[in-house]
Amino acid sequence: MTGRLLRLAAPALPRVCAAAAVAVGAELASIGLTATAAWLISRAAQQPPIAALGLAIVGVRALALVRGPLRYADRLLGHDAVLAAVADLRARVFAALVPLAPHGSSVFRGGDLLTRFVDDVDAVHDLLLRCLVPAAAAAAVGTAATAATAAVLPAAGAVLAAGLLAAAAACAPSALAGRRGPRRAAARGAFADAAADLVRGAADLEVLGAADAAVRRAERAEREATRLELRADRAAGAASAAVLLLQGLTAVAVAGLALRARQDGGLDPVLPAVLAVTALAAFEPAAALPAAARRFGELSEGAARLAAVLDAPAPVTEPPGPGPEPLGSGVEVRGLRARYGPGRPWALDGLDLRLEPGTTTALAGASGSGKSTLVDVLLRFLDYEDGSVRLGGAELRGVPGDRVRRTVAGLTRHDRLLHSSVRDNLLLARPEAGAGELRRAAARVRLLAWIEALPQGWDTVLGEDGAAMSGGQRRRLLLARALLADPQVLVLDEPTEGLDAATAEEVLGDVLGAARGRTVLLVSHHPAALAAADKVAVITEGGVRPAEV
Ligand SMILES: Nc1ncnc2c1ncn2[C@@H]1O[C@H](COP(=O)(O)OP(=O)(O)OP(=O)(O)O)[C@@H](O)[C@H]1O
Repeated sequence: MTGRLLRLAAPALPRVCAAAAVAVGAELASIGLTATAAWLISRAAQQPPIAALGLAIVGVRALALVRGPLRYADRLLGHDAVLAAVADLRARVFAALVPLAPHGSSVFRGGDLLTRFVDDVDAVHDLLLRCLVPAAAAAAVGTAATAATAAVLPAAGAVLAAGLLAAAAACAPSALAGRRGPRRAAARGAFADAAADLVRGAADLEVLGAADAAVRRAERAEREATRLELRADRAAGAASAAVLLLQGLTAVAVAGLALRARQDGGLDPVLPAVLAVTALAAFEPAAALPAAARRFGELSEGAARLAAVLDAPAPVTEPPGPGPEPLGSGVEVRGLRARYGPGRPWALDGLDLRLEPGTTTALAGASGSGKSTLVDVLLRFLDYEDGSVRLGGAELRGVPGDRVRRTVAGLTRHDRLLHSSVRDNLLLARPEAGAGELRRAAARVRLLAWIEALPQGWDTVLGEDGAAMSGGQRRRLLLARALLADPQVLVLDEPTEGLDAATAEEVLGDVLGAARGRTVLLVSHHPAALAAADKVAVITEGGVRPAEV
C-alpha cells in the first residue's frame, strides 16, 4: 500500500530526490565540519606552525558556510515539491469523490471521510519528507562516516557500522507500532464522527436530553484514540532512547579502540578525538529514524483508506464517449428497475411513465414507493439496471451525467445551502445572473421581502446548510435556485415541504407559471400541485405502475 502512495506522489519524486541529495550534502557538510574541527583543535594543542593548520581552518570555514544554505535549500526544495504533490493529490481525491456523490459517498461516514481527505492525504507529505528524506540522509551519512573511519582504523569502522545497523534495527518496534495504525485510525475516525455528530446534532441532542450521553460517547472515543496514540508514542520514545544509548556506546567503543591503536603507535595522536566525534556525528541523522519508522508503519493504513476512496465504485457508470445530445425535453420511462446496490431490494421495479414535452406531471405515491429514486435516476445520480429512460430520444445511460444535468435539474432531497451569502447561494445555479433575475427568482418563492429585510440583505451569510433560516425559508431558497437554473426539464421533489398551505399554494402557482413551456416533474401530494398539473401519476403502494387519476 505504501507503494501505492509512492505511485500517487510519482510526479513529485524527481524533485524530492533532488531535495534528498541536498539534505545528504547538508548532513555530510555537518559531519565534515565536526571532524575537521576536532582535528583542528587536537592538532592545535600540539602547537604546530600556523601554516600546518591553514587548510583545516579554511575547511572549517567553508563547511560552516555551505552547511546553512544547504539546509535551507533542502527544506525549500523538499517542501516546495511535497506541498505541490499533496495539493495535487487532494484535488485528485476530491475529483474521485465528485462522481460518488450523493449515493456512492454515503458509504463513508462524514467525519471519517474528512479524516481521509485531510490526514490520509497528508500521509504523502510525511512519506516523502519525514520518511524518505531522513532515511536517505541517515544511510548516506552512515555509509560515508563508516567508510572514512574504516579507512583510518578498520576495527573502529566495523564498530561504527555495527552501532549504526543496531540503531536502524532498534527502530523496527517503532515501525511495527505504526503498523498497528488501523486500530488507531479507526479510533480517530470514531472520535471525529462522534465530534461531528455532537456539533451537527447539538440541537436535537439537547432537546432529547441525550447531550450528556453523546458527550460521554465522544469522550470515550477520545480516550481510546489517546490511549492508542500513547502506546505508539512509547514505542517511538523507546526507539529514540535506544538510538541515543547506541550513539554513546559506539562513540566510547570507537574512542577506546582509537586510543589503544594510538598507544600501540599505529595511529596519529590527533585522530582518536576525530574518530570519536565522527562516530557521534554519524548518529545525528539516525535520531530522526524512530519517528520516521513509526510514521512509515502508519502510512500503509492511510494509503489503504485513500485507495478505498479512489477505487470506490461509482453508483453511476459513465459512457465511454461524449454520447448523443438529448434532442428535446420529453422523457419516456419504460420498465424501469433501480436499486441502491447489488442485492438490495428494488426501489423501482418496472416503472412506466411519460413526461410530454412542455407539460407538468405531478407524481404522487406512498412513502417509500420510489418517487425520489425516480428523480435520482433522471438526474443520473443512480444507475438503472433494467428498462429504458429516454430523454429527448437519447437513452440516459449513454449520455454523460454532466450533460444530462444541463437538461434536467431542479430541487432534490440532496440539495444543500452553502455557508455563504444569499446571493452566492443563488448564483451557484447561474453565475452570470444579474440582480434583476435574482430578485425575480426570490419574489417567485415569496422570499424577496425577507431577504431585503435582513441586516446584510443579499450579503447575509446563511450558516451551514441554511442554519440561520427556517425550514420553509430554506426550501424556498433552494426552489429559487432551481428556478434560476432554468433547465429544459425541471424536477421538483416535494417543493412545498415545510410551507403553510396558503404560501405553498402561492409559491406553486408562481413557480409553475415561471416554468411554463418547460417539462416539469412535480413530486408532491399537495392538492394545489395535483390541481395545477396537466397530468397526475401515482406510484401505487404495492405496485410500480403509475395510474392516471
Ligand atoms: N440512499 C438510499 N440507500 C438505500 N435505500 C434507499 C435510499 N434512498 C431510498 N432508499 C429506499 O428506496 C425505496 C424508495 O425510496 P424513495 O425515497 O425513492 O421513496 P419516496 O417515494 O420518495 O418516499 P418519500 O415519499 O417518503 O420521500 C425505499 O424502500 C427506501 O428505503
